[in-house]
Amino acid sequence: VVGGSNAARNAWPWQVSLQYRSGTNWYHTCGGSLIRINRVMTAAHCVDRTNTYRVVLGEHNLSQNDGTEQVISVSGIRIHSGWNSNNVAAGYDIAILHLASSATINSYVKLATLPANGAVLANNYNCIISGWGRTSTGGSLPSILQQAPLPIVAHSTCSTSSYWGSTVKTTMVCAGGNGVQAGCNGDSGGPLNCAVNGVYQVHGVTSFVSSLGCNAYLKPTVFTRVSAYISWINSNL
Ligand SMILES: CC(C)C[C@H](NC(=O)C(F)(F)F)C(=O)N[N@@+](C)(CC(=O)Nc1ccc(C(C)C)cc1)Cc1ccccc1
Repeated sequence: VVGGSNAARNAWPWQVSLQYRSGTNWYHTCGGSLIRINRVMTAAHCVDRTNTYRVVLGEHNLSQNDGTEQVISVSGIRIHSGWNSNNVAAGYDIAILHLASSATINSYVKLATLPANGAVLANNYNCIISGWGRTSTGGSLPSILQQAPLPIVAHSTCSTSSYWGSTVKTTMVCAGGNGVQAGCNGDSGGPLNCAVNGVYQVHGVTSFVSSLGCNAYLKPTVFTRVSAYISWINSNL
């Protein structure tokens, strides 16, 4: 997350760190959201390579033992059949991870609330991105979970030529683009958190940012619109 700040320990208790094994070490590669005690929603592009994955729930500082972590192996991966890594612009950047065991729900680990099927938030609606992605384009990964305010950019605006043009589909959500706050690599798969009637809902799965720079002006961070995939999610739980 570029232009963000340290999240409080229990601010986003559905946020997970998706990690892959390389040799004897595990590395943070993407975010994700706990949607059932044994299911995590993430981006398809996070898991379209064959790796050994695990999720860490209740994570806060990646570099130390917070005492709240729950580490669970990924036992199955359901990538949307429409996903094509050679056609990211088509969308479908969503996947569900089946966990080898169930998480224990507590003040640091809670289920995400998903939006109603088809729900679309208005232009400028205030949402917050969270993640352990880079804090500047090409920069380092933070240890502590970051968050940043990212206002929604309506599709009617986001699909104009000075923004993303036709790259952005109505099954996506745009947010940010002010040149300061943005998602960045490593935030992929994580949540766009939007408060609706006082309850945070995960409205987006972080999908892509501009190759010109994570916080490129008028290139909002683009998310998979969760409310467009409710039926798919329910049939892949
Ligand atoms: C793997 C790609 C498909 C998605 C990847 N997503 C992210 O990093 C995310 F934003 F989700 F955290 C991304 O944006 N990767 N980049 C590598 C940029 C990228 O590939 N973006 C992109 C944008 C649009 C498209 C399609 C829709 C035309 C494909 C890729 C990040 C980056 C940005 C600036 C400098 C260095 C790295």
